Amino acid sequence: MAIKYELIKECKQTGARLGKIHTPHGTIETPIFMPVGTQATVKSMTPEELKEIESQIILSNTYHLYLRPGHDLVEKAGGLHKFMNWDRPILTDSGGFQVFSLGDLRKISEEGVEFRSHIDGSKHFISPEKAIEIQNSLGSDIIMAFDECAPYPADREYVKNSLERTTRWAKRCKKAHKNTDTQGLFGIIQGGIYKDMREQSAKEITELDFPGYAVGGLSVGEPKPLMYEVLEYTTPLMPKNKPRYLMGVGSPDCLIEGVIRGIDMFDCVLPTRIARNGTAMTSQGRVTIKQARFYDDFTPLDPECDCYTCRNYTKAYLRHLFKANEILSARLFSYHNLYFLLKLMKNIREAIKNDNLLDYRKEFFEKYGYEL
Ligand SMILES: O=c1nc[nH]c2cc3[nH]c(NCCN4CCCCC4)nc3cc12
Repeated sequence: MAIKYELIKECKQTGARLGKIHTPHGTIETPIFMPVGTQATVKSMTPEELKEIESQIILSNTYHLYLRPGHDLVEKAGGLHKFMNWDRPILTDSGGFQVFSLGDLRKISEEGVEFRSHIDGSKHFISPEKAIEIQNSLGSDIIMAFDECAPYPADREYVKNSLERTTRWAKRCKKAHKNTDTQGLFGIIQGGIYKDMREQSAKEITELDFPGYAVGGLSVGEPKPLMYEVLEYTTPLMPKNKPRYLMGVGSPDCLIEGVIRGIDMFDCVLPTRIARNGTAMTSQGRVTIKQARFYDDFTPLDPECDCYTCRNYTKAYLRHLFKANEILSARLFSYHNLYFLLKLMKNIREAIKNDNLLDYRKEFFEKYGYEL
């Protein structure tokens, strides 16, 4: 079997779990944050640097790699691991979300989605079968079913029709998936913010018996408390002995709150995206380096961080790099932000081990400046 989840421990105080996901490219300790490498690179980071910060798995995107350089080229290179020189696990998103949020959407039909490329406006069509064929060519360890992520807000009728199509597409993905022994296909649960719809989608998708499941349709603009509420009644509907993946999340508070509500896997572009804007996640909250107050501040970005950036550079120097639009700025902020989130997940795993995750949340929120 391509993907095997091992439940190690259930937290006594919350829905949090400690687990391991065994894949053909190595074992992942959960809960885990997955750095996003949309176009076969985690922007500005080398694979060696990703290993240095103990990144266990990275995410890449079917939609982007299909459009450029083309999945057939990646297959010719020997697959995505070889092409990008990353020999640890890779998860690829199926493209549904990217088509809806990036491409110039033409139309959704039962057959699939017709869209225009965000790169050159050329016309394309992706069906569930095509999304699986592309991911089979890429050779990622975990591939995602082709789904429709309903927008927020969306009315009940829209959400119901959309989740039922997602179920029909999930069946087609399962049928089309070739490499079941080397690539694990995860199903995606939709249903918007409606409890009965989430129940219906969870039932229909888990009945298809995938090796893992994602909660889709969240982190699409809904208020965080509403996302937490949806998780509260959705994760208990997902099998205990399979990984649970919350797509597109997220910020430090959402990671902690998601783990407490039973989520094992997360991905988000946030750490590398805000890095390119000179913003850092630190133990004292966010630091936006372009502020004048850092002009002659010769202290590290984060006094409590022992990453390469924080051990070797000062805020004053990082502010200079950012203002001078130096490439090194994006690199040093990306390195720190990814290190910060991966360290947060390591601390969360430790807190689950010691049954004090709620104390850890309280302490982290107070220092970071979040309200509980
Ligand atoms: O329902 C989904 N199905 C497949 N892939 C997804 C990816 C997603 N990514 C997000 N949210 C990403 C939010 N992110 C926050 C930082 C700035 C860029 C956008 N929701 C998602 C839902 C889905």
